[in-house]
Amino acid sequence: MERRYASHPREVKQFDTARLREEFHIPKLFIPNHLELVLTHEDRLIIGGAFPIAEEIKLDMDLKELGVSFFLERREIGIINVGGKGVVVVEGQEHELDHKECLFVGMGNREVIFKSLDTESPAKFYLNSATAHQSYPTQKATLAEAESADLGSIENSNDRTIYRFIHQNGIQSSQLVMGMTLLKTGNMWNTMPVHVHPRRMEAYMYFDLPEDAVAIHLMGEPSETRHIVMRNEQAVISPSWSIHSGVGTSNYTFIWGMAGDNKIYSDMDPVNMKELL
Ligand SMILES: O=C[C@H](O)[C@@H](O)CC(=O)C(=O)O
Ligand SMILES: [Zn+2]
Repeated sequence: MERRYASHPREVKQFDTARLREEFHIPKLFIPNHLELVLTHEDRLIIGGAFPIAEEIKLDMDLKELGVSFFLERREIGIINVGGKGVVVVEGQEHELDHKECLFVGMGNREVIFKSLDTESPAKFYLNSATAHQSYPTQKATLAEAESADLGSIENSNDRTIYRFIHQNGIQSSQLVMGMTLLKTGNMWNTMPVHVHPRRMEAYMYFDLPEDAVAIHLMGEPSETRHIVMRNEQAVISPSWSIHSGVGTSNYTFIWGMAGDNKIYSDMDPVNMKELL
């Protein structure tokens, strides 16, 4: 497990490209037959990827780092499959997860195992785990089952559909909020006009990007913005004080996950466009 510390906006102003990437950018989530985990001290979210091909992968780590006897003893997890068909086995019970489907697993489950159904088209499980104080039922949702909203327009190059899987009015959790945004062909911008939500941090994972395409992710205080160049299947941490928006050289999909004081998706403070610097 890799550790990332929380940051102060006044300090982050001084960062050069390398330091910004060291602190906020997660370059590789999917390593064959491996569980990659990054714990950020921004609301203690764990961001990860499980990429089982020939072998199955158990949700596990050096538990001394969490001070518990099993991963979900004091945590919950949201899982979204961005690869081929897979299975998540929770306490012996199989949950099949197709491409772009989500599974929530609550606190208290001792065993979680990730498997692919076809080694030719392996599953890729993207994970967000937050600390929890109460156990909520394991629940799956497809895109069709998620609450969705069409936002933006082709004129603003941001015609997209937002699918909310885990939130106040969806799958129940202690604090995890998670969903996915699909941009339509020819649309490049997400989350513009920008917002902040000092009550919650957020992590983005960009995918469905062609191999040589990039997304320019924007972060920082509204009056002190920076960019991080993102490639396919990379994640980026957004502290609660930071904007989080991006523009691609091609359209893409991204998963957003949040942890903090509330689970209300719409609890955002819009930034006045005149204040962006
Ligand atoms: O707090 C919510 C998140 O930033 C995203 O859901 C925004 C987003 O998907 C979009 O506007 O495209
Ligand atoms: Zn946000």
